[in-house]
Amino acid sequence: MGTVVDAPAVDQNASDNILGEKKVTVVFVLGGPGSGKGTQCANIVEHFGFTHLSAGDLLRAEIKSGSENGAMIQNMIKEGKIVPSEVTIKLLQRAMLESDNDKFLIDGFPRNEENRAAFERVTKILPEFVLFFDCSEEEMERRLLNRNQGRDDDNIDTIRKRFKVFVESSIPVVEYYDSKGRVKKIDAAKPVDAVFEDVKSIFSSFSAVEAK
Ligand SMILES: Nc1ncnc2c1ncn2[C@@H]1O[C@H](COP(=O)(O)OP(=O)(O)OP(=O)(O)O)[C@@H](O)[C@H]1O
Ligand SMILES: Nc1ccn([C@@H]2O[C@H](COP(=O)(O)O)[C@@H](O)[C@H]2O)c(=O)n1
Ligand SMILES: [Mg+2]
Repeated sequence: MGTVVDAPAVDQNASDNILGEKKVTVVFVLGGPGSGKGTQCANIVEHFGFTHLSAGDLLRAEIKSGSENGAMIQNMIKEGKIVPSEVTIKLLQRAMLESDNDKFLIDGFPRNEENRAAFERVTKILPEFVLFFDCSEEEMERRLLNRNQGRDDDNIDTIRKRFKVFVESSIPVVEYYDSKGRVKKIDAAKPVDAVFEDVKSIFSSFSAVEAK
């Protein structure tokens, strides 16, 4: 069950834990741009009753809401850069608090060391595990250029920037969790259904949602 952080670097008595007493199970879903995180999260929601929180989707919603941070976020996304942690963590915390669920897939977060350390410090939550979608850049590029969802960052210039940020900033986060034995790696180059078969076996300890 939702693992309140026990690492010494985290002050568990700090009063800034906005989640308060709410105990949650968190799975971080990481992988390169276009590796299929959102696609598989939708399957996990349907089969295992998690709530899907995509950091990118929350940031895009923040732009649309007319927030004072909107222009800054829009510019960062266009450049493939990572938005300051305090902005993204506030959005994630708000979404977790507003939800009745206690099981969350946090997709596309933490994207860098700053994201990771700030989330632990503020929420005191450690992920149950990290689901890591492993896919070649060639395949990810093909998928992004065919996605057709009107995203500002699905153009070849921004895609290349996002790949660079992924390699330089996000892979080290995966390596950090791997060194703690918390990474479950999936071959994400397979077709969607085959990827989900592998995902299902990782989630087998969670109860399946009953068919309606
Ligand atoms: N296993 C797969 N095989 C082929 N196409 C896939 C696969 N998984 C997802 N796709 C397609 O690739 C595109 C990107 O998938 P998705 O949006 O799930 O990726 P993502 O990891 O969430 O990307 P981003 O980080 O940019 O949000 C979508 O058009 C999706 O339909
Ligand atoms: N933790 C994060 C997550 C995302 N971003 C920004 O959003 C862009 C799109 O993210 P997707 O997961 O939907 O691909 C990403 O390239 C970043 O600009 C972020 O800053 N921090
Ligand atoms: Mg996505």
